[in-house]
Amino acid sequence: MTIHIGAEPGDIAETVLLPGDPYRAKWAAEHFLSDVRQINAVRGMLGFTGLWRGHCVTIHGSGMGMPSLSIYVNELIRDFGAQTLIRIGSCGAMQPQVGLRDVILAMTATTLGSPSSAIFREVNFAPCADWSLLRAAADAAAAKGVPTHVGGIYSSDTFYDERPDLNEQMVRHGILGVEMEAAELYTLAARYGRRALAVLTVSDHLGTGEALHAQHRERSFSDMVDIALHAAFPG
Ligand SMILES: O=P(O)(O)O[C@H]1O[C@H](CO)[C@@H](O)[C@H]1O
Ligand SMILES: O=c1cc[nH]c(=O)[nH]1
Repeated sequence: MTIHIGAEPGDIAETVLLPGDPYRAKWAAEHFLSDVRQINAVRGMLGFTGLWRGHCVTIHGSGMGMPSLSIYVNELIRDFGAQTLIRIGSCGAMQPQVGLRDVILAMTATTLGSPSSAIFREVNFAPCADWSLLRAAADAAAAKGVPTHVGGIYSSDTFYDERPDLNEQMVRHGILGVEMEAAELYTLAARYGRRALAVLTVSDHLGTGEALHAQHRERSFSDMVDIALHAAFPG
């Protein structure tokens, strides 16, 4: 049991899926896992452990933003031994070829600053995905026929952005989408020698202003969870 995760040793699997939304964790656990048990509810941050095709998997909320994710991922790695961490999140599309409900596999995650920035001092560290997970996720997405884009994303600290010029530079440099956690996830995985990937579903488009209604998201979120599970356990 840690400060933020009320689980016992052994309650958490080596493979952890991390949605920002704790209720997405509940939904994904109920739809994809068998023999599910809730292993955390501290501060309402829900976590569940169960089986997917015989493999033990934990699905745990990370909260919104890198400071929140940093707390859970530090504890999952350092106290519970998580080895493979896959974010399953929503994002805003930044390129015209990326459509609503498309999946983005984040090869890199650019950020202005993360909870880890201070330790890098003047270095602009480049957080990147684990290659084995990225390749397996791309294979799984292709096999399912899900429209998928692989490339760089932007991990922002703000949802309500007062600096539109930043987004303009991201768009100009080919960044596929914006979310709020992957850069810190990738950095922590690198620090502790773990595997990490962000599999994202496009919930809105910054260029067109389109947005999915919450009730319409389930099917596309299913694809994202399925791809993440196949990436963790290929073959
Ligand atoms: O849908 P989730 O996984 O929460 O991800 C995105 O949604 C939240 C903002 O609404 C941020 O956490 C952002 O990264
Ligand atoms: O962080 C996020 C998530 C979804 N859509 C956005 O525009 N930003």
